[in-house]
Amino acid sequence: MSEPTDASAGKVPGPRTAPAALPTAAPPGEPRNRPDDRPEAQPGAPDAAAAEPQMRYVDVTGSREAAGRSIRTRDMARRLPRLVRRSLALAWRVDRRATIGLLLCQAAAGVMQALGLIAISGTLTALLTSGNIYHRLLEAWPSVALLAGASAARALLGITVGWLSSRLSPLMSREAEQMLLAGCAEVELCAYDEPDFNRDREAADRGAQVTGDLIDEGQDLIASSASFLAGAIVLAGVHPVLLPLLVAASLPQALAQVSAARVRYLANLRSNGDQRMLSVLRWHIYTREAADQIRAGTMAGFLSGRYRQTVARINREDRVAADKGARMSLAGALCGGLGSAVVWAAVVWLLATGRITVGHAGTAVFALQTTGQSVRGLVAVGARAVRTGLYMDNWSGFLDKAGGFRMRRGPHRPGPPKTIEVTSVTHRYAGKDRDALSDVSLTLRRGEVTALVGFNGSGKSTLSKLVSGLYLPTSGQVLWDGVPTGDADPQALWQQVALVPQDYARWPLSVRENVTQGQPVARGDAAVREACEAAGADEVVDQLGAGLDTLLAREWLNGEELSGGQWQRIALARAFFRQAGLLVLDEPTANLDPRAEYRIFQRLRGLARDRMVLLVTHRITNVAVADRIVVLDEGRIVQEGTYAQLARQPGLFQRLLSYQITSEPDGERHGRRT
Ligand SMILES: Nc1ncnc2c1ncn2[C@@H]1O[C@H](COP(=O)(O)OP(=O)(O)OP(=O)(O)O)[C@@H](O)[C@H]1O
Repeated sequence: MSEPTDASAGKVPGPRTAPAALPTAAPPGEPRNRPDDRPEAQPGAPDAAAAEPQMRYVDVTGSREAAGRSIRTRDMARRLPRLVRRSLALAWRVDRRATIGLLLCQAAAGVMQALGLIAISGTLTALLTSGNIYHRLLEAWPSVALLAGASAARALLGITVGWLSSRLSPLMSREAEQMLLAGCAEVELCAYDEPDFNRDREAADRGAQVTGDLIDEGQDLIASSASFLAGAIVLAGVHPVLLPLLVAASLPQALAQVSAARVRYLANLRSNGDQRMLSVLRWHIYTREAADQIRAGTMAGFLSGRYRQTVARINREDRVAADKGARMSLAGALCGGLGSAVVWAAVVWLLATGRITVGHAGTAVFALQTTGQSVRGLVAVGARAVRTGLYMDNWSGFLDKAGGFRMRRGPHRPGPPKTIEVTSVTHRYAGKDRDALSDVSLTLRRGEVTALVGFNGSGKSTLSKLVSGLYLPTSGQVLWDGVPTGDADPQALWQQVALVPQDYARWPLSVRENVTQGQPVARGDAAVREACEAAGADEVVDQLGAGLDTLLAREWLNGEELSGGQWQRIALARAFFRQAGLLVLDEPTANLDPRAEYRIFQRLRGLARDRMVLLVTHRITNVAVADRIVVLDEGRIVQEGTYAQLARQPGLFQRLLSYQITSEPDGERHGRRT
């Protein structure tokens, strides 16, 4: 058996590459540019990057760090059985036969290891006892045969264990990842506004990645335990004092290893935000999404500089942890060395005082070596497994509570709504010190087009998300035919929502799947083509080589890329395809050419015949199509009426209108009131 080393303990997967917005500033309360955060000088790094205040994600509440700190060696030891149970359950879930096979083979390999050790000690005892060499060899023969048999069996079992674990390990990580993905789909949308949720999700993601490691660690644990047991049996047979002495001598080293593992885990926890920052930067630097802007804006140096700053911070944390861990290991090794000296002195004393024979002493020397090695192995792999367990704890803790944001709404399954009433709704986003919406009341009716207009940030999108049940209001109610959105089954409610958000998804899927969103209807492509025609996307599809089958992802083989406006037509087709009672269009024509825009607005009335339409737009001249226009300002409704009424009425609507048909009035800046 090779002794498990802790070399791989430092190997911790980083968070996956994920698209996310680049943070633009440190959150309030976060000390900016602390002296010790200054980046290390990097050859070639632009000075500007070094002089800039550093951005970083932070553990705003510090709760995870506090939780990590509170973990003591005893807790970690207590976690081990739970950890083994959990990983076995996961392995069972992904491949029962491989799990049973692995367990049987590992147990058999452990027994073979133990038999091998006992055979070695039997051989030594037989050879070192006094008497005729022929007799000694004859006596040693069965042990030698057992040793050979056990070694051969162990080698075969080792190959089988390796094969089964290489099958199970990736399956477990992927299953853990899929469970996490499923868990994330169950959370309230507002969870994504909470820094704690995002941080916990990333920690859980890391946990999912390491679940497969537990198979190897479990294997090492079983091997070390078997070798320890065998050594212990042999030692106990030589003299009862030796085993307790050896265990006592190994304790300091065990404690040091576990503490070092905890130090490394905590360091990683502290770097969590920075790791996240790296993945965001990587995504922006790697992908084609911002490739043009990085070049045209000559931002490569700046972004790489920021990357280096962040890496430097992580390196610093790692170095501190490595130094501290090494100091702990050194102290443990010194104490362990002293302990070993005591054990060896005990063997010499037992021999000198005639309490054991020379043959027994030889066996004891061998057993001490093996047992000491397996204790060190047990401690090292145990510490590693506990650390993996800490990450897995993050994963399973997140799954248990979906980060504390699992959707728990009511059972009511709404049909297409006739009316949606917004009654005295106030909404405030997590971490914000002001309301996005204040005391808003409004009624939407089937057959009507309602338009929301107002300055940037006035709360239009927020209101549309509350109406669609994506967010639940902080106070007040959104009633779908009299039932609050919080009491409705969210999946059933969203079946009745067709939404074109401002930032619509550009799914790397075929045109057909982009339109059906993976939910085809009985009418098949005829319905898809109809929706495309209504959105003006039919012209786009006609130009594509494979029509509806065309893959909309340029970077993939045979994929095609669309222009901004073409993508928006596909997004509109998506919404028109959906047989939903509420159609929400948030800036639906922002990228469209005037002809396409004109056609969409012309079609809106027809679309509203059997559903309600909520339109958010800055195209004030086009909102005449709406039956009712609601003007929002700083989260409040300030005007409501038809186009004709509002165009005559002095007020914000008139001003918004004037911006579009004339130049900016004196004393006002675009999008901002003075
Ligand atoms: N997810 C969020 N988390 C925190 N604050 C948010 C979030 N979304 C919006 N806000 C804030 O809520 C306010 C209203 O934003 P909203 O997006 O509803 O405005 P809007 O009228 O749709 O603006 P625009 O015309 O620019 O689209 C803004 O102050 C914005 O900063």
